[in-house]
Amino acid sequence: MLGLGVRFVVRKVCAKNAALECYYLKQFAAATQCHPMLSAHRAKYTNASKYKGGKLAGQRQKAIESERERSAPEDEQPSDGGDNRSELIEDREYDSVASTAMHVTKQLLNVQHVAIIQPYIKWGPRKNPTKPELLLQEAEALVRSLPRWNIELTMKVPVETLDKRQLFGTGKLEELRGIIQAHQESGTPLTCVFISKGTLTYSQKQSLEQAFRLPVMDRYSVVVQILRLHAVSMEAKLQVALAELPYIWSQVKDQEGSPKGPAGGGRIFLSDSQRQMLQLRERKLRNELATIRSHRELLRNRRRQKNFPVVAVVGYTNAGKTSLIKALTEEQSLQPRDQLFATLDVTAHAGRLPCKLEVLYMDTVGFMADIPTGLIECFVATLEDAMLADVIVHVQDMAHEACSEQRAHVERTLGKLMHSGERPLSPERIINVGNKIDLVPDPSALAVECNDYGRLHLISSQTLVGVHELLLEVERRVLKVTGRQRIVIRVPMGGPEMAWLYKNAAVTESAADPENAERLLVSVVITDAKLQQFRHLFIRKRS
Ligand SMILES: Nc1nc2c(ncn2[C@@H]2O[C@H](COP(=O)(O)OP(=O)(O)OP(=O)(O)O)[C@@H](O)[C@H]2O)c(=O)[nH]1
Ligand SMILES: [Mg+2]
Repeated sequence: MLGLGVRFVVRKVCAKNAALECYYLKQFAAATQCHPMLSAHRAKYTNASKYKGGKLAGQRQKAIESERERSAPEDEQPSDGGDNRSELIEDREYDSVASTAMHVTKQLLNVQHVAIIQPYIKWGPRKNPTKPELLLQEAEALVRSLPRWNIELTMKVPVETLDKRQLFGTGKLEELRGIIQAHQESGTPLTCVFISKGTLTYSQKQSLEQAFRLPVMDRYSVVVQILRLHAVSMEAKLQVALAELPYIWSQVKDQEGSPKGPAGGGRIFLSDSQRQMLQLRERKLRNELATIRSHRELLRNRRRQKNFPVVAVVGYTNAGKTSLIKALTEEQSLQPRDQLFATLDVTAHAGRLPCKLEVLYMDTVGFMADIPTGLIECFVATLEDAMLADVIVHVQDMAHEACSEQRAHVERTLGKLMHSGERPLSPERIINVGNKIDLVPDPSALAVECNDYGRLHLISSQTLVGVHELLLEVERRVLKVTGRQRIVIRVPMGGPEMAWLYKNAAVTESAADPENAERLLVSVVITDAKLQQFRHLFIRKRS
């Protein structure tokens, strides 16, 4: 600390009679890079329990613990509970309607043998910008996210448009039927066909099911199945339940508009009481979610009062958001999984910046293109917290072929979310991170790209390459955005000042003052407001 003091500290007398002297650190970024403590292993800073603070360790630890008590994990989670909520999740009458309309099932671990058909528009203005191979890869990744679903057959099928009443022309449908039938006779019998299109209309689905003699699912229903599997908290479960309703209603509407009328075989027939049940269910789900969200709002306010800087980690699904938070915080309980939509709850994880300032990292739900708005809308609310964060880390999977399309999709969605939110998306709040560089054959060939939101920080959350540098960048941005500064304050030994600083600022370092044996030199990270308060409480009193 003192080494740092010699080179970078600009001494500034804070009061006329200067019983206390404040040393403001200039050129913070330079200091951060040069400080010997900061160049030590990152682990030291991200796990408070490992810190041993010398003389004042006890005092410091006490302050941290009292802060921890106030920020216990349950504080961050909306309280689950209530029989009403469980009844909404376990509703047999609803389940039978949902399984007819979507072929989703409560038996999430049932084995399925799936044929994936990826339709794509080959020509014309509506041609899909993403290559059909990549679309198919994403469809395969969706199926692989369900533990006992096996891919038996995959096909890419060019179509003129995705909106025709019959998705495939008669000849093509006949050809596909032949392939599926041949497979049924020779290979492992298929149990369902996944058409990788956002939503199939009722009549598209109907004609495909008749041709293939198998249940047909679209992206919406496969994603619902994944979300059901990964929803852990009550909030996420209720959100998934709400996300299912627009799909069921759209199928019912399509069915009513269908020229054959509602009498055909395999139709979703909704009795009046079932319709009422769906309407009532929607109202109840919205009410319960509103209650949970108002609780979340309360927690958010409490967090603001506590003055923890918040860093939200966002990005395309499977980009490595959870892995990055694990690398930054060393929180072992975090479980990254090679599955799409593995994280469905916005959760907060405490970490420490190199300057010892405690921050909260928010893990968020991943983004995905070609997911119907109705499905993702419900989850957008969970991103509210993330959008209010001080700093937003956008994680990108550099090893993914469609990396730039994924980045563009996330940036577009973020832009929209920010537009409707309380806080503008200024470039200084965004840090772009290129993850998984250990999987890139020649990482040095990756140009350090710049876009509207600045430089791309290349890292691997797995091998930890670049993670320490990223942590320094997070620190720089957090201090800038939240108006914090690093200063050194001289305080009397054993006085109330020290305890106050531990409680109200992040104490980085403390050591005996070589010029005065009765005083300590304390390095802190502090907000302007808290510094004023400190002056008011201690300096004026003494002068
Ligand atoms: N090789 C390698 N694999 C990584 C890296 N980062 C993450 N992964 C793997 O990528 C997969 C997805 O990681 P997660 O951290 O769960 O990704 P996520 O963005 O949180 O995913 P969702 O929550 O599903 O949106 C896991 O299998 C991780 O082990 C990395 O830097 N290198
Ligand atoms: Mg995750």
